[in-house]
Amino acid sequence: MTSGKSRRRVTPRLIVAAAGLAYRAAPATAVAQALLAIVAGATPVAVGVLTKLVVDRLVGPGGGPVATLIGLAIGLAVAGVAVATLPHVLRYLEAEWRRRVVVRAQADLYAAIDRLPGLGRLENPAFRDHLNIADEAARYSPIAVASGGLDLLRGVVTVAGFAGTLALLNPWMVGLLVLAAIPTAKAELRLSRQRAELMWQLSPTQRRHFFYADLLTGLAAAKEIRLFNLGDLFGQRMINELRALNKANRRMDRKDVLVQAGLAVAGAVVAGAGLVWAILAVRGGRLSVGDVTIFIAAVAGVQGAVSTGISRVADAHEALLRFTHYREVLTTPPDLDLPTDPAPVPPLSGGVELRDVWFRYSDEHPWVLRGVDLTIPQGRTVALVGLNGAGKSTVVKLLTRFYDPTRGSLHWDGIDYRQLDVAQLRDRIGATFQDFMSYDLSAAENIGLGDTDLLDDTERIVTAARQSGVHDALTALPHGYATQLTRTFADPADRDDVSTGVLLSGGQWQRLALARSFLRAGRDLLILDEPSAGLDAEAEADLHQRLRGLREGRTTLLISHRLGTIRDADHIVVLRDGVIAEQGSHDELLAAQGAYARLFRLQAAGYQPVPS
Ligand SMILES: Nc1ncnc2c1ncn2[C@@H]1O[C@H](COP(=O)(O)OP(=O)(O)OP(=O)(O)O)[C@@H](O)[C@H]1O
Repeated sequence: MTSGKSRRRVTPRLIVAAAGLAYRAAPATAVAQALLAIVAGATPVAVGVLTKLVVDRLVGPGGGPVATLIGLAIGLAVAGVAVATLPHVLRYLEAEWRRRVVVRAQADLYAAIDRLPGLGRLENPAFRDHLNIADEAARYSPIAVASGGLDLLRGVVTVAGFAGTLALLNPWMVGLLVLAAIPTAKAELRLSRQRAELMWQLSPTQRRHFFYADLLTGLAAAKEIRLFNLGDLFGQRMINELRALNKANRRMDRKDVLVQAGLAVAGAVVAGAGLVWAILAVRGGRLSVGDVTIFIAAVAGVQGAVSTGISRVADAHEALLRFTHYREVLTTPPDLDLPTDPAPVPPLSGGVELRDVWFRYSDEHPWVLRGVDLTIPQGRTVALVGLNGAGKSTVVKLLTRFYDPTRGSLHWDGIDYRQLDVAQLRDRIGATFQDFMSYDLSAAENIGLGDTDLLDDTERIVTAARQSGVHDALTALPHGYATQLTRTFADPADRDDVSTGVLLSGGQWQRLALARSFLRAGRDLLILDEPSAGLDAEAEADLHQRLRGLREGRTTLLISHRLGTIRDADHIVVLRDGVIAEQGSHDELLAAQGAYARLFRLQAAGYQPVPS
């Protein structure tokens, strides 16, 4: 991962990547834009030349034939129509082009994120900053680069058209205009680099600002914010972040305005000097009145084209610097060491093993697992217990290969996880995570997402819901399984119809998440991390009764703090501070009088009648 401090550079490759993306998204529009840019660049030159010819004929001796004058006037009118209409046509085409580019750029960006096999990158704050800027860059950069390039083309046509005329009238003026453009270009490019760097530096502030804004408007924190009266505190913090952003942007804007004003004054001085020379030249008989009109048009045209061109190039430069973040995401290597020729994952016949597994989330983090040896034999249920932070969910994340162990290895029927096809491996696993998702979708979809092939298979979805005990609750909903479990997407017309979206209770959501993994019934390994944490005592007993039936003959890893629910597991493993403290059957562990026995008795005592 490129560090935030490394200097970002615009390379020809980067320009080709951005412009290529814009071209591929809409080739016909790109070609039409290029042709129109040439016409738009030539039009001011045509107007200047035609005006000179008309003026020279009007003030010159005789004036020439009227038909020629009328012809010139018609030519001027046509050029005027082009000047008036071209910007609108170009704006429409650019908007259409932008829409297509955004679709393509976002599709590529989100596909790249989806290709990341692990969780490591997504948890990395620097990568998250890249992502935020990349998302914006996907929307603006390719089109800014492409349209900047076209504006440059248009400017070059205008400058080339006028430069010849100007060179005939006053070659020094051409040199002066070119010289004046050099500091402008340098200053604009420096500003664009500073703006892009500022954006990168401010991304953590921006993220905190979004975080507080989301907290204040979202539903997740609404209860605590109201009860603990956190609105003021979070609101103040959000405003402080916004003020910090504003302060930095204001400083940048001031620098910008000073530089721009300085450049405008320099431009005006050059144009003024040219005008004085032209007037004196007419007085001295070296120029005609028509020459002065085209001189003025040429100076204004060249200055306008150069300054627009430079500022669009500077915009494109800034957009390209942002586009480096987009490229960074698109070209980021996988966060897992994937084999070039992965082995197919066979149906589990032996078991899954962790061999001397050491793990920490990064070099800066402490060890979470320290030499864990654990086997989940095929067809058996292994329960994993331990205090908070012992590393249980981390074992789950290794088994599903969201991370690779820092040392040691995991094996599927003896094959090292690192040699396996990761998608196939996950396809053989069903899991309910401790922090399962509640999707703002219909009840049926919330279950069907467990296996998208079955998204429309009502029978299988209902079976899974019955197995997790949520079927009755779902059929009682206003639209049964089709009921939306959110009100977020209600159409404006349906906003007042409560049946269009229903919110479930925590325990019902938990059963729904379980149904999602039960839909993966045929999978080889079932992982249940705290499957009954949100359930009441009756529901918990009912669920574990169901789970017993479902686990029969299936390879299962079950994690639970309620030891009563795992006592009938084939094997119980107690994890403490990242090492296996003890293991065995429930009876063996009770007899061993160790940590498990102490925890079990502690929990059992809570259910004893209080002595009177
Ligand atoms: N993404 C992460 N980045 C850094 N540290 C993490 C991350 N996830 C977990 N940890 C740390 O790893 C340790 C083990 O966490 P883990 O979630 O595996 O524990 P657990 O046994 O499942 O706990 P609980 O019973 O509370 O669910 C904790 O100290 C936790 O802070």
